Amino acid sequence: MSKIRISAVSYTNTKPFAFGIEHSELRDKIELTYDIPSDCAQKLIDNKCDIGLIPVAALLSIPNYYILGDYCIGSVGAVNSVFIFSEKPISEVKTVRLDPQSRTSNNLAKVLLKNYWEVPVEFVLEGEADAFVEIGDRTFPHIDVFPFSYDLGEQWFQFTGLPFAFAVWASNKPIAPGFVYELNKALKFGVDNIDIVLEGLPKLENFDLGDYFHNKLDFNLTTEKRSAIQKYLQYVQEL
Ligand SMILES: C=C(O[C@@H]1C=C(C(=O)O)C=C[C@H]1O)C(=O)O
Repeated sequence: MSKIRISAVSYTNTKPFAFGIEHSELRDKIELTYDIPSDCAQKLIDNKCDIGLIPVAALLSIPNYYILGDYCIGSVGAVNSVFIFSEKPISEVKTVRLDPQSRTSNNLAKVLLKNYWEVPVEFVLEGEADAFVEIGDRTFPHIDVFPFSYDLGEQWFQFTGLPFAFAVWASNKPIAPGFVYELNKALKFGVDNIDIVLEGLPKLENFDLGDYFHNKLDFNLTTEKRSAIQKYLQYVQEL
């Protein structure tokens, strides 16, 4: 039987899932790669993998997508690794540089600027800008460095009163229920053992990984987060 190809996010936020999968019997049944989120999305869109931990914004580019299992990369309020960093208060920003590694947060920034802050800005992909979107581990050294920083999980919560899911496990084709069950069990094992995962990670100087995993990231794909995804995708389609 050919192996199921899985693309997972290469950031620290995915370590509990990686731990769960690597300690499960799935290991021999899958071909697992770790990619930046924009590549996870593109691989699933191009059918270069069967399952991806993909940015929710990419669901709009997959004609028949299936969201798998009960876990996601999400937050209830501040997530502490998805920001707009800025030299000016958001009301004075004229240009915003997007993060090439992101799909969800770039669009979330656009949704919030249009509908919450109501600030018309120009988005650029490279070069100078008043502010920029940044996601993942690269944000860790930048927190508290810029005069203004906006945590997009927190801003979405203030805007909608809802939690958020940045990335979900999804497939571009039906996957056997037995496999999905095993995958979900592996993810649960990882999430249930976050303290062991933490012990295996290097200590960071100016970033509290314990706080990040216990108080910021929220891995449960709850009904509220599923509603948030639908609401967010609606806003993205109206951009
Ligand atoms: C919370 C995060 O969520 C991420 C944000 C994503 C995006 O903006 O497209 C995609 C995957 C997640 O890794 C993060 O990267 O810090």
